[in-house]
Amino acid sequence: MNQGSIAVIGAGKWGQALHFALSQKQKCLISSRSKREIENFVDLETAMDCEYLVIAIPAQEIRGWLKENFVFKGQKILVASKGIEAKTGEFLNEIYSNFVPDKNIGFISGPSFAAEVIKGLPCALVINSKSKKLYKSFQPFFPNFIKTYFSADVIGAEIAGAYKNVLAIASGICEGLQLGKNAQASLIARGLVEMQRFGKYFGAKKSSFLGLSGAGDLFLTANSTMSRNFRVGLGLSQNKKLEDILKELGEVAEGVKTADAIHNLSKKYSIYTPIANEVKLILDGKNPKDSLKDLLKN
Ligand SMILES: NC(=O)C1=CN([C@@H]2O[C@H](COP(=O)(O)OP(=O)(O)OC[C@H]3O[C@@H](n4cnc5c(N)ncnc54)[C@H](OP(=O)(O)O)[C@@H]3O)[C@@H](O)[C@H]2O)C=CC1
Ligand SMILES: O=C(CO)COP(=O)(O)O
Repeated sequence: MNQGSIAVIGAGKWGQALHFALSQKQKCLISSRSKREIENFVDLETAMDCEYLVIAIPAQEIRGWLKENFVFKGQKILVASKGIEAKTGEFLNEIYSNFVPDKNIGFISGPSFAAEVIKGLPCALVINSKSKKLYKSFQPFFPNFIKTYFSADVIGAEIAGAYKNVLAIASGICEGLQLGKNAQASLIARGLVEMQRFGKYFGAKKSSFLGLSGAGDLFLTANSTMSRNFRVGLGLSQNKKLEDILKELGEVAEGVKTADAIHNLSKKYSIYTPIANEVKLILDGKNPKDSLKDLLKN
């Protein structure tokens, strides 16, 4: 293993932004499924040999990618994805635990549009890990424009990061239907309560939902057309077909599959998640105006 070296795996929007950020203080390699003309782009084998890895591939692809490509050699890993596997309802930390010990892995959360990070604009992120030592070993790689915090609440950060994508879809629908700022603020506030309730069931800490990972990322994504998930919501409000919306987007909108995962988990464990459930129904074809009526019922 190449001691002290770092690589990003996945050269999508977020992978490229993280590569830019992590290249400010030292050389950072990058690798992806499709070859790109990016400085320090390497093949997967070379990247995998680095001591530090940041993995930025969509949540639904992670299990297959790990099975096919990953060899654990003691690397320290940061997961940059935000989502829940729809097929199984498993959280990303559960999937990774089959391949990497807890002390070697952390999860990035917090409000961070790739488009702003790649311009070097300031932001604050949380590195969530069972190991503070892991956080401390990654912290020096981050550039001066990114403030990092540590949290041991891995499940809280994961649920917050995944759930806010579903709520961003709901908020996009609200915006598209021109329901007004009162409605949007109510939706976002009740969404925050809902994701906290869901998280509590799985042992997440309340404080994670009130900080950067929860409220911070939710307020960002549920209020901006820069969010892919928000734009999915806008498209749904115009009665566009989901297939066409995703084609036009051309990038991942994790909230689509995560809505499925939350719907199934909340049904299985009897957790009250009305907003996520309506998003799932709208994605399946329900008229958003009927969802609104159902959400407003006393
Ligand atoms: N964009 C953002 O602002 C942020 C995104 N995130 C999260 O980061 C994750 C990635 O998002 P983002 O980079 O924006 O998404 P993009 O759609 O821009 O890129 C996804 C990348 O994943 C790679 N990929 C897709 N499927 C596979 C697969 N089966 N095996 C290997 N690689 C695959 C693709 O690589 P290739 O092109 O080489 O085929 C693609 O470039 C998501 O979970 C997202 O929620 C988190 C914070 C911010
Ligand atoms: O997670 C993000 C910002 O923190 C990006 O959100 P979108 O995937 O909705 O663009």
